[in-house]
Amino acid sequence: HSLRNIDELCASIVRSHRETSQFPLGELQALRWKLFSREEIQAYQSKSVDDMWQHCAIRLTDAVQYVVEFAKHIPGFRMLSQNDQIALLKTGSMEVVLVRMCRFFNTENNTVFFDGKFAGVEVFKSLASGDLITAVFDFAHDMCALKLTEQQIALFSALVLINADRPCLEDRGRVQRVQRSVELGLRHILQRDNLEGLLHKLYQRMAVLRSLCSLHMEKLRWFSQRYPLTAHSLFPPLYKELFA
Ligand SMILES: CCS(=O)(=O)c1ccc(CC(=O)Nc2nc(-c3ccccc3)c(C(=O)c3ccccc3CC(C)C)s2)cc1
Repeated sequence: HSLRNIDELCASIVRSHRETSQFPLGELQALRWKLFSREEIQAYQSKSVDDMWQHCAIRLTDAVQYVVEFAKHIPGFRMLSQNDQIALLKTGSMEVVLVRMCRFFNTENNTVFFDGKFAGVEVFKSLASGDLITAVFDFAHDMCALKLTEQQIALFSALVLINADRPCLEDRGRVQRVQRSVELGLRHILQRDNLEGLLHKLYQRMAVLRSLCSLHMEKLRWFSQRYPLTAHSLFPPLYKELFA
């Protein structure tokens, strides 16, 4: 890997991240004090469990669709087999949405950008998944504390996705080669920014991401048992494909 290749790799991953974030950072910052009114919060809280889950599943699927686009532009991802691409997205796409949350989380009032405004945990009460939501908010808070730049979010997101330890990969060796190039890219920009210490913290966060996603899957299983009709016929196909 000559330096030129690494620079080109980083540039293409950062460009892809920028092109596949539904909102530019500036736009989200400008909206950070746009909060839901008491009436709007009441309306969310009076939704039925299955209505709110369906509502969130649609929002999450939107966010995941952009992550799929992001993955397709990571150099080397498209050279992997279709099955390996799907396997990496099945386990990694939700994790990348969670990493990206540090872009749309306001640590000053503990709110997340959702449905066009910033929402506190109370908005999600009718999901009946308080432990998942609390864990998601805590993680977002923790990620914000790292004060990642867009470049660091881009490279870390690519590393979260291209993970050769994921289950059911056909050609682990090939995924490993792409993963190593992304690791080199992340190391390169952290060394350039004199932030080697951050690398260790990011690897620690990857373990938290895995536990958050298994909590999401556990909640989804609980929900699908209680509301099989909603889960099977009203959730977006991509959500079912990736998470069910
Ligand atoms: C990501 C690109 S962006 O341009 O920055 C962007 C683009 C668009 C948005 C708007 C947006 O989709 N916000 C969502 N917020 C939440 C959410 C909801 C509960 C708490 C915390 C965040 C969504 C979810 O459904 C979600 C996300 C992660 C974990 C869990 C869930 C709940 C589900 C699984 C029941 S979608 C935000 C930011």
